[in-house]
Amino acid sequence: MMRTADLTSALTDWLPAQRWFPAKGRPLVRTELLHCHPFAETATGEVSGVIAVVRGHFADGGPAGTYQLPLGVGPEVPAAPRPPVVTERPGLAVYDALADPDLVDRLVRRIASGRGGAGLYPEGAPPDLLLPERRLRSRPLTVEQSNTSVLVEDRYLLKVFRGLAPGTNPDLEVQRLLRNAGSRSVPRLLGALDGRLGDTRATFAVLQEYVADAEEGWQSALADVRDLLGPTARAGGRVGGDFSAAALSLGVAVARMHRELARAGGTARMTRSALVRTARQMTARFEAALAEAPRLAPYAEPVRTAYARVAGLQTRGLWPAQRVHGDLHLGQVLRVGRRWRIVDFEGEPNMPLDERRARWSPLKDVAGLLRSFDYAAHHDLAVGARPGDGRPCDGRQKDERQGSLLRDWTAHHQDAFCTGYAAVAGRDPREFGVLLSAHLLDKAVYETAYETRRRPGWVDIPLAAVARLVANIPVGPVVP
Ligand SMILES: Nc1ncnc2c1ncn2[C@@H]1O[C@H](COP(=O)(O)OP(=O)(O)O)[C@@H](O)[C@H]1O
Ligand SMILES: O=P(O)(O)O[C@H]1O[C@H](CO)[C@@H](O[C@H]2O[C@H](CO)[C@@H](O)[C@H](O)[C@H]2O)[C@H](O)[C@H]1O
Repeated sequence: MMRTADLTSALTDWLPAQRWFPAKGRPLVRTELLHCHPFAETATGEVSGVIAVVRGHFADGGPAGTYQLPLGVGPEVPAAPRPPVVTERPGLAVYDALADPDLVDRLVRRIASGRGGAGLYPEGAPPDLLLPERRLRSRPLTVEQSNTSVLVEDRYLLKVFRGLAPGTNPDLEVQRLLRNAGSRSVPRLLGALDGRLGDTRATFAVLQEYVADAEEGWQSALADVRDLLGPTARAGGRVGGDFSAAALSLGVAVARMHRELARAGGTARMTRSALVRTARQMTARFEAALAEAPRLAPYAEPVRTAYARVAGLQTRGLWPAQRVHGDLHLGQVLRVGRRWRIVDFEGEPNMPLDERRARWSPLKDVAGLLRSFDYAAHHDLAVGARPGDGRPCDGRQKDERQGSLLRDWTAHHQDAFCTGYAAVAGRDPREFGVLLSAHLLDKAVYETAYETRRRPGWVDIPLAAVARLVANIPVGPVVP
């Protein structure tokens, strides 16, 4: 047996070192164990797997975080593959259950069968999901993530939400809406797991189809940019390579997804008060970002003006608000051949949950992707990575010709995306200048704060975009 105090003290050391831990840079001083939901037992009835729900308290006295930790408990750590270990002493080990295929097998079968347990409430899988009788093969994905996803049998993905909040996670809510709409734009949702959190329930995990052999939009875009700048690029440069057609079909896929979400989740007219609320939210987000990223200060006045213009817009002809993806970028879109699939509907990690669950203009997602083309174009130069020719490249020596090629590449792919989007939506996002440019600024401001916190070496990418965007704000009446 392990004393709770020993476990929580081990977790206080272990948690901040985990890649998914969201509160990087905030010293964790104490961990409190809220629940232990057992999900696996040995043949002799001893608990071998639990989902621990812990609350982390920070030195800065700021808000505590609630985290989910599926843990294996046994006399020793499994040898191969050896999972990350929380604590180990003779006769007792506690380790990460998601890296132990035996325990992942138990968890997935619990979800698929729909059989709950103390504190666990699974939504079962459809009858056509037939799991083999032998132990399931699994391994955690190693991509940079805020949650932990485990690949099972090379066919299924178990996504375990690390940060917990009461209620249904927006990722699951939106996936359910799209499943109900018969969408082909998302991987098939196969099941979900709720668990007890205090007096209520929270989404702990989702099980979905794994999109095998997919190319992530972000990687394809980077490859295309490297091709543009590399030694094989045509004299004079070219901006319309293979990725142009992909950008257009991505616009089609996003517009279809929006249409499905509007049908399944309903729409709300964009009223004057909705515009005023949007402008207020954007302004509040800017003020919070400014506190984190003081380099935004020179742009404060034009940014505030751009948002005030949103409040002054005519409502006639505006797109209705609806459920959206909320944090759409090229890392969230997967391509197999000509078909795109969209993942991760959790929304922006630091946006309050009620705002993430609210209806927004679909232009919020459009802006997310338009920003992402700009990110891909400027990534290598800004972070000093190597361009296609393999020579080291110094971000400070960005020459004018490259700068103009990259701006053309961005504009070309943004246009292709909007053309594809308009073909399905019947309206072109580029016609909604004031609202679109406010959403673009809102995203670039969010990204500046995000990068300041998480990847300071990248911050010049969104900051340069803020400077360009404020220089080109469309005119319109300003509501103070
Ligand atoms: N169903 C899926 N099939 C294949 N790859 C996926 C799937 N879902 C996610 N991924 C890959 O894993 C990455 C992280 O997934 P995501 O849901 O965005 O996790 P997180 O919320 O932790 O950021 C994605 O960018 C994508 O490359
Ligand atoms: O994928 P998440 O839901 O965790 O989103 C967060 O992290 C993203 C980075 O991984 C961040 O996206 C920014 O960088 C991307 C390249 O890594 C780029 O494609 C995006 O356009 C850019 O916004 C995202 O903003 C953040 O919420």
